[in-house]
Formats: sequence, C-alpha cells, structure tokens
Amino acid sequence: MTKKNKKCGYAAVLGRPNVGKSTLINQIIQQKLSIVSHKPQTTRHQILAIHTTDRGQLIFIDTPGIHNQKGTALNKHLNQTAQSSSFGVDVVLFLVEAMKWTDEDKRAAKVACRSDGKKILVINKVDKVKHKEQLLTFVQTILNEFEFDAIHYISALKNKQITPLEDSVFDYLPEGEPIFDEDQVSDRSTQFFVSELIREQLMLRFHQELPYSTSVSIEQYEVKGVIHHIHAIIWVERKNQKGIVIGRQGEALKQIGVKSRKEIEQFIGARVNLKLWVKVQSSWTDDAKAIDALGYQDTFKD
Ligand SMILES: Nc1nc2c(ncn2[C@@H]2O[C@H](COP(=O)(O)OP(=O)(O)OP(=O)(O)O)[C@@H](O)[C@H]2O)c(=O)[nH]1
Repeated sequence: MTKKNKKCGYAAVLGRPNVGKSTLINQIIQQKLSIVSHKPQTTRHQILAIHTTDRGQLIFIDTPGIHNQKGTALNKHLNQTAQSSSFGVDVVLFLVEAMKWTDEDKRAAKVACRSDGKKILVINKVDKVKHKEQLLTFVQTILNEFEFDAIHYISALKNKQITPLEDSVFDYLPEGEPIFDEDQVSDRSTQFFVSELIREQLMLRFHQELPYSTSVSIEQYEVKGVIHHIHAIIWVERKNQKGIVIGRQGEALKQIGVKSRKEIEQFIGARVNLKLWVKVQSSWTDDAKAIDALGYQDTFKD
C-alpha cells in the first residue's frame, strides 16, 4: 500500500460583505480567528488561517468583502486587498448567500473568476431556504454568467456540509510539505487577535451607531505571573462617538471591557487584566497615511 503524499496550498475566500466568509473559516479551523458580527465588513484584515490535518496544510486567506460603495481611502484599500488575494492561490472559494444574487455579488464573482486557481462556488446559508428545490434555479442564474469547477451547498453557521467542501478543497491543492508549523493557526500575533476581539464587541453592541472605521490598537501587553495585562485604545472618528462608546457614567465601556476580557481569556487561555481608553482621531478613514499607521497595509505572499 502506498502512503498518500501530503498536500499544501492556499485558498482565498471571496464574496460580498456578510455572506459568511469568516464564519466558514472559523468553522473549518475550529477557532475564532476572524471576527464575526452581523454588521457587514467586520473583516478588515487578510488573515492567514492555517488548517493542518493528516492530509496536509490548507492556508486560508480571509478577505474583506468586495463591495460597491465608493468613497473613503479605507473603502478603496479594502477592495484592493480583496482583489489582490484572488491571484496566486490554488483555490478560490466564492461565497454567496442562498437566494441572494446582487450587483455586489456579481462584482465579487468577476474578481473570483479572474483567479488562475480552481474555483468553487459555495452557496451558504442554505439553512434559511425553506424550499430547497429553489436553489437549482438560483444556481443556474449564477452559472449562466460564471464558470466554476465545483459547487457546494453549505450552512457555515450550522456546520452543515462543511466536510465535503473541505475534501474538495484538499483535492485541488498541490502536493507539498507544510509551510507553517503544525501547531500554528495563524500568521497574526496574539495582539492582533486581542484587538479584533475588542473590535468585535464594539461592532456587536454599537452596530447602528459606530462606523466600521472604528479601530482598536494595543498600547501595552505585559505578562506578569499568570495574568496578561493589556492596555488598548479604541479609536473613533468623532467626539459624539466617543460619548456613545463610554456611555452614561462609563457603563457602556465597562460592559465592552468585561465582554472583551472574557473573549480574550478564552482565546489565550489565561487570565486577563484589560484597560480600555477611547480616543478621537478625526476622519482617519479618509487619510491614506493614517491607514498605513494603523496597520492596514497587508501584503500577501511576499
Ligand atoms: N443563517 C445563517 N447565517 C449565517 C451563516 N453563515 C454566516 N451567517 C451569519 O451571517 C453574518 C455574517 O457572517 P460573516 O462570517 O461575518 O460574513 P463575512 O462574509 O465574513 O462578512 P464581512 O467580514 O463583512 O466580509 C453573521 O451574522 C453570521 O452569523 C449560515 O450558514 N446561516
């Protein structure tokens, strides 16, 4: 009996905002690496999520959703990041939401289909569809315009049909030795995830009031004994947003702090002492330099 050679390669996950890209990646790698909230465009960074199994290593590139809105430097940067990640990968997973095919989806599909990798059409949120036979006409509409190598119907949230999708991705990967250590799950630092976990709590609580431009930076990260001491700044654009985040007598910020601390403790598996500040940096989303300064310059496979 011959032993099967290991596989190793890159898969980009593309689709318009809110189709479930982060949920899918988190489900496959069984860890909360990419933040998920019901506000579109919660994902701002490319994250290499690394999934190592007996079959080999699958390296995911999560992308900010491709969208149509024009405008700020941050928006442009988000779109560029998403577009560049479809090149040089072995597989593209193009996600759509079942029964929703919008102009934004079309635009994202164009980017996905320009890739030279294998293309998988992933119909997500199938759990929301009552009459499953309607999916066939829905998919046909997409296939009239775009070509894919495979189609999968899944529910990322309910963990349905994820294994067959994963098998399909592995089939398309080239043979090769792992690039990252077996126990490495991301190329991002703990500090990065800490700031994302805080940002997730902000988005969950203030999704009506705060723009997705709200960002979090870690000012201090110190491990003393068994406790991780973390100081973080929440950057907002306007004074009134600062007031919202702090809340009456600091109540809102306190709750954000408690919830974030619990999430961070779960993520790093240690006790955390978290201190939060809120600062105003006016309209940095329109300032390309400020975007660089806050670390939104991602490079892919340099
Ligand atoms: N019902 C249902 N909801 C889902 C499913 N997958 C994701 N969602 C929800 O859809 C919303 C968006 O999911 P995300 O994973 O953040 O979507 P995304 O594509 O990464 O979004 P961006 O970061 O904005 O690009 C969340 O509220 C998820 O819980 C699914 O299979 N079924």
